[in-house]
Amino acid sequence: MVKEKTHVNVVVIGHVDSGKSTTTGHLIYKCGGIDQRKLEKFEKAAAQMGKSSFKFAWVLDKLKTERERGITIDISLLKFNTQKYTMTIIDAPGHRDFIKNMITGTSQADVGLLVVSAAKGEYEAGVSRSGQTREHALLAYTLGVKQIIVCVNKMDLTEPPYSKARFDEVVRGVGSFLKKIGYDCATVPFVPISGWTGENMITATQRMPWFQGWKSRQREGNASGRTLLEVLDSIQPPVRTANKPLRLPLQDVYKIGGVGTVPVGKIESGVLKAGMTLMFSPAKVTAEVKSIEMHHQGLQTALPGHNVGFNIKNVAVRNLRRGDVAGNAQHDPPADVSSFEAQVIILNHPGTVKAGYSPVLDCHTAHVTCRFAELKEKLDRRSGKQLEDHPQTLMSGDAATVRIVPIKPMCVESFFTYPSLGRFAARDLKQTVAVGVIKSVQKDQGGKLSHKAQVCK
Ligand SMILES: Nc1nc2c(ncn2[C@@H]2O[C@H](COP(=O)(O)OP(=O)(O)OP(=O)(O)O)[C@@H](O)[C@H]2O)c(=O)[nH]1
Repeated sequence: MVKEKTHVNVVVIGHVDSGKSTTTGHLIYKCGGIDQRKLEKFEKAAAQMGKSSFKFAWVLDKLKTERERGITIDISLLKFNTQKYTMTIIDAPGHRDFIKNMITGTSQADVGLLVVSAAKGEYEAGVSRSGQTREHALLAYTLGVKQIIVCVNKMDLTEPPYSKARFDEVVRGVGSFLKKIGYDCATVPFVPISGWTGENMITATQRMPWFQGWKSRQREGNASGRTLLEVLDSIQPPVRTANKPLRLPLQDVYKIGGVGTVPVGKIESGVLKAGMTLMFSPAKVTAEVKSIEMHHQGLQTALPGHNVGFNIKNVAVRNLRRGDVAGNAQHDPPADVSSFEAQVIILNHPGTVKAGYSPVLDCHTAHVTCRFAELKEKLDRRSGKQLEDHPQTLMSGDAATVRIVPIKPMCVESFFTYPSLGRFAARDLKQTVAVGVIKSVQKDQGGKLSHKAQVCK
């Protein structure tokens, strides 16, 4: 049997139009798991619509729609292979509500691919105050994306084309703000590419002989290479959390004829095994796992990163819902929280935020209105030092420690114990008003119902 490659989740970030879809589409197109027939069909359709100049981005969009239409959660189409890894694009590039997606995305990203356009004017716009390059990089860092690779894209559009001076300028500029954010720049590789013409994507180009690979400033063991594919192949393998207790936020719960109740979701930590007794929170239901499936194949054991459906005994569909978290009933089972303390950054609020403010929090797959019960301290965004004790108000740009109370039962965890259950976006007025990281949780000790009491209700 061929050994399965290590899975790596990649989040693609960068300013609008920097070439995220084109670059990702190119990788999937050249190294993806899509069969040739399908590709030819897409290509033909793109040409017929007069969109062949958008080929790569278009292929990606097409795949995304297919995925969105799919009934099962099958993200296999957004995959490509390097020699060592199977890479999954976890955030659909070009998605408008990127920030929310990044926080509530079905996976924790292992690697961030920061796409920066080197084209005249575009680089300047991307790194300007209103540009998204900095904001995305800051969020990636805050949310624990430890490895970042910078694609200096559109090298075919620099003046003159493929200009070393322009590449150096971008490396200096982006390098300096990545450093301010907290990344160790000696370990961040920069690759000059054209996602469109393919320079340095899969094979090394003759057009930039001055680039012999990203080696000079990096330490041993860090990503290196001449092409984007080589650099991706040389990243540090992600540390998986299989030895941690199980956390599996439910994406959906289905009733399948002849089978029964089938919750589906992605394992964020720990392992799921057939025969295991699960505790669901906040549903307060326990149930035994009868069988597990992934991509229509039966499994005895499923690991972190796996998207699974599993059949459970004696629980009705109406007792479980999206946002519930499954864990091992015998090993640190999940529990709902009465309150939690979080470090938040207000991104986007037209006025001021006061104690009592109640936006909707998107945390893992849950979606619950929560009250900012106490504004404990205002912080310096960069250093985390206290600026003010118990501030009266917060406004856009402020960072603060806040005690938050969910208005109905909710299961979250501290970011340090279970990262993907410990970060959230706060939504109000149809936009993301704040993002946050949970520092500590107050577990609800209140009366647990037994499974039987619950299902017989
Ligand atoms: N010449 C040239 N054009 C490129 C390159 N990469 C992308 N483009 C073009 O730039 C435009 C934007 O590319 P996209 O891939 O859609 O950019 P994006 O970052 O995904 O855009 P959003 O999803 O809207 O944020 C398209 O017209 C692409 O054809 C490149 O390397 N060279």
